[in-house]
Amino acid sequence: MDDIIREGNPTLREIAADVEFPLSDENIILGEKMLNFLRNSQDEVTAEKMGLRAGVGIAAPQLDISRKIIAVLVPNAEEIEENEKGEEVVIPPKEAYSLATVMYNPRVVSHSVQDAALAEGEGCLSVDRDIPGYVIRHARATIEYFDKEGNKKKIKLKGYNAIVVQHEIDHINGIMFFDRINPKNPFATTEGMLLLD
Ligand SMILES: OCN(O)CCCc1ccccc1
Ligand code: NI
Repeated sequence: MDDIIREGNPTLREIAADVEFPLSDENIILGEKMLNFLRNSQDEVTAEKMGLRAGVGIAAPQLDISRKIIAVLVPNAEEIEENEKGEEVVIPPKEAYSLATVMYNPRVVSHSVQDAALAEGEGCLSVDRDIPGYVIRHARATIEYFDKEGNKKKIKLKGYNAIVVQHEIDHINGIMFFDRINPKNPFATTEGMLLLD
């Protein structure tokens, strides 16, 4: 996975191009490489070796490729339980991921009036600085996209998955997470806004 471009690179501010179907081999392979990048970034041994920051999503413009392709890989948490000897036992999740897919030409087709933000704010692999503040997003969003076979999909997201997918769709529309932080009061909340831990 070639280098991720950083803020200041104009590609991050472009509206990326729709991909055509049937997908070219290049666009299929690119999607697979993006998902593999996320897998590698979430495996601490590999991430350490490759010097990767763990990512739950990535968008093609971050690779200086101005196309509407995103990949998302959101792991489910493992459970920690105590056994009869009072020892901690790690229970792996039934499903490893709550989202694991490549989306072509994704778009938000409808959303809640209610907003939501991660309580701890957001970061970005293309931003090498901490920018505190609530990134105001839709609490729930219906996403339409095409899979690599060209099938049209429609999914309803809420919680952390909704935040991640909106962050990635913003990238293919030239929007950075800090664009959605209130410049006057970064921790201002909107009416009824959800704060997600
Ligand atoms: O564009 C992906 N990338 O910069 C990695 C970080 C993804 C991400 C981080 C916080 C909240 C939502 C999504
Ligand atoms: Ni990002």
